[in-house]
Amino acid sequence: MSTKTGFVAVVGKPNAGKSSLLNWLMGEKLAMVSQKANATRKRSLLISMHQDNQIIFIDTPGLHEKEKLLNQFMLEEALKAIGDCDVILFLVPATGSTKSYEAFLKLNPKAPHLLLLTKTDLMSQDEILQAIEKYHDFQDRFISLIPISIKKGSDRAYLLGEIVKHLPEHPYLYDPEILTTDPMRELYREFIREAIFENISDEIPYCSDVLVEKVEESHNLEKVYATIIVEKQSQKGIIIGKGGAALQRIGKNARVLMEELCQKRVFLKLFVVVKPGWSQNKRALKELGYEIRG
Ligand SMILES: Nc1nc2c(ncn2[C@@H]2O[C@H](COP(=O)(O)OP(=O)(O)OP(=O)(O)O)[C@@H](O)[C@H]2O)c(=O)[nH]1
Repeated sequence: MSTKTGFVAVVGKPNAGKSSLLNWLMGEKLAMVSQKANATRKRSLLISMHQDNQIIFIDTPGLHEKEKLLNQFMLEEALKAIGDCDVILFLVPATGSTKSYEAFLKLNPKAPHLLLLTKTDLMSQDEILQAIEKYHDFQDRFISLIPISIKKGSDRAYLLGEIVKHLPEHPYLYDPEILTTDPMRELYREFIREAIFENISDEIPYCSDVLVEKVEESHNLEKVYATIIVEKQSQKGIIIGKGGAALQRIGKNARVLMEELCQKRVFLKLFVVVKPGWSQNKRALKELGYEIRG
């Protein structure tokens, strides 16, 4: 049997479960998971081997309304991924309505898609059947509909097999040993951002970002220096917290995730700076690695 290799875009509204699905498929904590919507901002490639085939996943920011410039960037990234791939996984919580799926169909995706109804552990068997029924009218649009639960554990090999069926015959595009094209620095940044989402409530996480300034490696220790950027002085105060307590919690949570990934002790130094209006400002966005066109 010849090798298949191809790109798979993972698409869905914020909070649909994209990062959780990717973590589960990859068996490593590589994509950022947060209960707060819109946590995934940039595309990253995750490489999974299934038998002799190579599946290259493209994680995308959730599809949603244009609000700030940053959100516009996220929407463009998601749309780009839909255009560039061989197969699309469209995720929608089984508990919700068909609205986001209908919006997705209106984009006229060229690549074939699997429709994944997520979070089925929150429902009874009857409710799952009713959820599937809601998509009956669209059955000529998707190649298959698969109910899935990361919490309960679905059949990983089955899902990977379904994806591979629709990939082109092609030799590997990446070294089969690597899991992601993201450098460690990018993953560390995601972990810090995840820790901010976990520890700080309200809107602040959305108005903040992280720049990993420096990583110093030695054989048993990794030193990471990073800056958290916020819009206002008051937000800086909240991120730091009383006596530095909030920043300490953020640092500790991020450090645990980093240590798990690099299998070394991590020393993490976090700074907080105020850059008014950064999320509206193209140059500041570029410095953070978000490329805005137009
Ligand atoms: N009960 C249940 N919750 C899930 C499942 N999969 C994901 N979740 C939860 O749903 C929330 C959102 O999951 P994410 O994986 O961050 O969603 P996302 O689509 O990547 O979100 P964005 O990054 O905002 O685009 C988290 O709280 C997850 O723990 C599942 O199978 N069952």
